[in-house]
Amino acid sequence: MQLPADFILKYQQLFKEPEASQFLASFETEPLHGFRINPLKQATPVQEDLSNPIAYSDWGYYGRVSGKTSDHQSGAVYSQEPSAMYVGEVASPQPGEKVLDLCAAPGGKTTHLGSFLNNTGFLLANEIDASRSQVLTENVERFGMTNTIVTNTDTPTLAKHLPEFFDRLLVDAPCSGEGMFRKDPNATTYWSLDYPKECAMRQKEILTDAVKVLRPGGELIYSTCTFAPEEDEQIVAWLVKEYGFEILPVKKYPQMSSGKPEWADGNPDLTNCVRLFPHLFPGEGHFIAKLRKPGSDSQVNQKPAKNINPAVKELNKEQAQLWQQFAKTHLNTPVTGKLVVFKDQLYSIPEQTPNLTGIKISRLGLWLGTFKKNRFEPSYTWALALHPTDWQKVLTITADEWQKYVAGETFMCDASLAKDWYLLVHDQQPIGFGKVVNGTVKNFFPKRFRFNL
Ligand SMILES: C[S@@+](CC[C@H](N)C(=O)[O-])C[C@H]1O[C@@H](n2cnc3c(N)ncnc32)[C@H](O)[C@@H]1O
Repeated sequence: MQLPADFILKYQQLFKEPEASQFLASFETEPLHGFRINPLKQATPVQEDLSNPIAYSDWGYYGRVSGKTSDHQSGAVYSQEPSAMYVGEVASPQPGEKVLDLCAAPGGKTTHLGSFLNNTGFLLANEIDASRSQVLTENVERFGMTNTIVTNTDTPTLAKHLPEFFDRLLVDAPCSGEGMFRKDPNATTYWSLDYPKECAMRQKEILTDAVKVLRPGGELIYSTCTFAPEEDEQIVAWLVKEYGFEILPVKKYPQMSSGKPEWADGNPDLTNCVRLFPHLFPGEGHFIAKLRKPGSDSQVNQKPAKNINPAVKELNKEQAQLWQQFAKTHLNTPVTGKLVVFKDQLYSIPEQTPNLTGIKISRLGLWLGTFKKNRFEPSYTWALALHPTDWQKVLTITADEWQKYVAGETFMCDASLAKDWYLLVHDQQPIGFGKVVNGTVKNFFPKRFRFNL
């Protein structure tokens, strides 16, 4: 790979030999791939090679997953590079917490945080870029997350509306991406000697507002996929000086390195941070810091909102009746969360959802379905959040039928099956709903996701 000359010079000066040469030589080696399995699903994925587990994650494996398997389509697996996987592990939110993933698309860390929360508490996944927030929404839905709202807004807006609301905040910051060079050599063309400094200014701008949403005593996890000290130790040193944050120790597994005080202001606590360097660690590279906001742990006065937004309503009488009838005749397990309606769409939102007026919402919790004239139609996204035992009528389908399903085709079934909505299950994972009518399964797999094998 053609590394920029200034990049080579910079790291030759930062590292001593022979480490500088080892670090630079690592850019000539192949990138590493990994994936996590999804603990929110009832069954273990069957199409992946689970023989290479990653030591620091209960759900992580080395290897590559295809986007065209039913394990992937059902959300049973999520592709994530091994060093990025350590961010979620460091964050490890506790069940019931209120968590903000501020820079969340495409959702690698959001889905990991969701694995820890196990659909408890409240997770807000935010992304400033509208089209990326759409991808984030799709990944959150595929993963079957019922406790997560996706927003598409800037940090000052969040700070204004949700001061001191969150117990835990992840800022996986936009950065100069030096840890992406192996995966995407084109990324080197954006790099210049000044680029890390420009990124650091943006990171400070984001953090200045981000710290306001964290309650006193709450934890901030700050991470980047770059090696630049300006964006890593120097940002952490700035957080300590400017806001009095305490740098908490992060466990280092073999091949992980400590943060480097000498690359910032010499604060010895910077060794509490973790660095994953590609010449030492099997992964692309990351920097991760865990910090505590000053102040007591006592709960701040933040009650769940009665109304989260003027456009989001309670069910009217007719909708409540339709829903109760549908639930009685289709569900084995009641839906958790608070039921709300936006236009004719029914959602379940986390009980702890605050008032989100003024914040642009991309995904208002779990979309359960649509009220049509005199009936309720379940949504594709709901199916992905269900376990097979939650639904009364389940239809297990073959690999051939799954191929037809993802291609958007109808397929045949036992003609004696009653006309109704069936939860379609393949390899023990729900993959969507089908409507059985006279021995045919009508296809409701969304057009935008369809593919051929
Ligand atoms: C490093 S990526 C995040 C990767 C993501 N956490 C994951 O694991 O899949 C940084 C993201 O931050 C977004 N971003 C940039 N500025 C932002 C801001 N002010 N607020 C929120 N997101 C921002 C970028 O569009 C980008 O999607």
